[in-house]
Amino acid sequence: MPVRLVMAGADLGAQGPVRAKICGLTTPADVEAAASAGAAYGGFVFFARSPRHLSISAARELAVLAPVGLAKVALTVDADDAQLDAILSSVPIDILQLHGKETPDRVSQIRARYGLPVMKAVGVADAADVVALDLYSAVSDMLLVDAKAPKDAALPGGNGLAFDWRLIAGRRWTRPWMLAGGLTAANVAEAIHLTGARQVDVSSGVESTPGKKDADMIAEFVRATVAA
Ligand SMILES: O=C(O)c1ccccc1N[C@@H]1O[C@H](COP(=O)(O)O)[C@@H](O)[C@H]1O
Repeated sequence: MPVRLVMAGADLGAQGPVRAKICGLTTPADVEAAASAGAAYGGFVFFARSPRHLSISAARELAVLAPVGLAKVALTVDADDAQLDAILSSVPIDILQLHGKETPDRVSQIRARYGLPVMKAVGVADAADVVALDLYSAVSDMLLVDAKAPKDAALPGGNGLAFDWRLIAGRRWTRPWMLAGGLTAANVAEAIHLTGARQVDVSSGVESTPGKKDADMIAEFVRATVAA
């Protein structure tokens, strides 16, 4: 399905229910759970240190199962062209999620090279980090506003940690954006109301153990998101 990111800038402002992304799908049952719950996006992680990491062949097998309506997002961390070429030549991906220290120039290069919508993740821990969001909104199709990973964290994201949502309360950017970081069915409504997010992303919060998605938790998360 073509992803309507350009229109989404307007669409996501006010219309329709808040959209959910379920990140770190690793099995056919996860894809089915995300789709049947009504998630708008499913994320595939290409980062070897993650418990959700997928080989290219495994990702391809999952991606072809995704129905129309579940946009397929490839999450990479400081990937070089060779890694991106390998992923995108085999896996039918709709959106690239850049979750490393990619500079604005690198984001622009990736957008130009692959012609896919790019969502740049920016970690937020304090007000200074919010400035980076303005910088990246000039070069990305979408922003992902995530908690900044602690320095000693094994992963740059997917740690189940939230940030102080008041830091972005009332903030708007020129691009569609998604809220992430420590979201669960129990806190997503509060996060949406406080930040005004129209899209939310979850990984750890719908898992029974790290890397293992739980279909009931996915359904509960999407229900809480839509009802917010
Ligand atoms: O999920 C991962 O394993 C991961 C690995 C490396 C970078 C980012 C990762 N996940 C992203 O992190 C945020 C927040 O996740 P959580 O809900 O707090 O666990 C989300 O955007 C994931 O896409």
